[in-house]
Amino acid sequence: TETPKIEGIPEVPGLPFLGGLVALGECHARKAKEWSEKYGDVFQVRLGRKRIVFANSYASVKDLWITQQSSLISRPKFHTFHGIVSTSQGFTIGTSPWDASCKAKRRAAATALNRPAVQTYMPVIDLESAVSIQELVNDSQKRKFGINPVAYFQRYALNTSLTLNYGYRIDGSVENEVLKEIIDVERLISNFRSTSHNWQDYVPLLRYFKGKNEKAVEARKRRDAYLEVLLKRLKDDIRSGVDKPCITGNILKDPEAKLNHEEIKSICLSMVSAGLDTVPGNVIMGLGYLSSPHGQTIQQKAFEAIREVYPNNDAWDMCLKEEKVPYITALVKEVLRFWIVIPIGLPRTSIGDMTYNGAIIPAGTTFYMNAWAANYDPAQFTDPEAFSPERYLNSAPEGTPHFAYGAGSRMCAGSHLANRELYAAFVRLICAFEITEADRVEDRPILDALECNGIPTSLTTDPKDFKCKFRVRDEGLLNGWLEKSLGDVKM
Ligand code: HEM
Repeated sequence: TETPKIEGIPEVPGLPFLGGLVALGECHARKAKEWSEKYGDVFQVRLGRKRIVFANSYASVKDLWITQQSSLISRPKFHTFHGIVSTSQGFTIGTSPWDASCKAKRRAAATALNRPAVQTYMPVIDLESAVSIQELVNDSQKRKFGINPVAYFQRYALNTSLTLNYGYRIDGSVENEVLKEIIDVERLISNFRSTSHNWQDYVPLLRYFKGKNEKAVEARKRRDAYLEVLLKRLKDDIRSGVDKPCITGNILKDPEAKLNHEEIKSICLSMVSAGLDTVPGNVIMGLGYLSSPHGQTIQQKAFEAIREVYPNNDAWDMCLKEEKVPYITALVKEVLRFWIVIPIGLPRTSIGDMTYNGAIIPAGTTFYMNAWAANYDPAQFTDPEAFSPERYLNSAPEGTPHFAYGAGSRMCAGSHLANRELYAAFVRLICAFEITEADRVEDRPILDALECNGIPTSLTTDPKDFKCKFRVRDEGLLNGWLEKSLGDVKM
């Protein structure tokens, strides 16, 4: 292996050559959890030539990712993603090893995504949530068996990211071709980034078999096409003085920003891709849960909680200005915990020696966070299998509420934005609709964070298709809200 066995950390036995790759199977989070029951919360496993330390409980993740965060600050490189998919646009921030360039990129992203900056982006969230809700209203009349919510919220997340980053949104319905192309390609690439989908990442010999590489090269070409169009368009607009304010525009125009072209492309790529597989997964599966029988009780409580704070029907507007309905904040946290959309977080590499249970883990070790197992750890969460926003209300424990955004030094840079997108989406959806389950049993969602995933080996959850029904609560009120938010955007 690239790194020798670590003394004092239990090791999962593996096959010669492949190590634990075969046993890891399709559902990595579940298998790792099973291993942890036998070998302990933190174990090491050899995958091909790579040695991985896996953390599987809330306490061990907290210890390694938070308490020892200054050592756990880098990211490993993988053959398929770094060597093939990323050769043209550079690595995303989330896949860049820690160095001066990564630091500069992360700093730029953090500035563009901090709390005060995010507050100025709320008009975008206003428009995009209204567009999706209007289209749900229109389509509900045509689709009496219910609606598959996926496309509406992929567009919500993608258009929000595009407008923030380039000052540009994709007009038109969820059937739009450009929209579909970006979503399809980013999804394809997300699959190349999984923990063990690509055995050639772990077993170099397999790189001689070309099949998968060709797919990766094709994904790269398709991604280059739209990323270059988007950036060129912004640059042309800046040149002719007609650009709209946006994150990349600010960076391009800032003489102080010491970022080169590669770094700017990498930031753009991070912005476009990071929110695209994550925010929709949470909204969609959140809706799936709300449509279920127990979800009816939760919707009722949420609706009453909203009415209590905003008795004058102005929650639609106020959800953009402030976050004052604790039940919805709790609902968002529970959606993030329960529907963990990156079950095995983005991998990390240590830059200094670390310790666990007295063992010394040498610098340069790769770590995987089993965020799914940590989010369902009964030592931290009472009745973890239950979907319960109430757990985050009065007696919520201090500290990190869940590990959906990772933790520590390389935690998600977009968490404020994502939280605002989720909060606004749920307030508005619950104000607009009663969400109920599809009539046909086979159309209903699978209410399990791992089983709901159509591609179990993917980095991010790709929800299996399901339908639910949206019944408008009050047409007059909703039309008034929508008219104001949509402005002159035609639907
Ligand atoms: C619900 C939505 C989201 C979830 C669940 C999510 C989750 C994550 C996770 C698990 C990581 C890895 C953290 C770690 O290693 O500890 C991450 C990194 C990152 N996320 Fe998010 N994310 C979301 C939305 C966003 C959005 C909307 C943006 C920006 C527009 C964003 C930007 C980033 C960036 C730039 C990183 C890389 C940070 C680094 O490596 O230093 N994320 N995210």
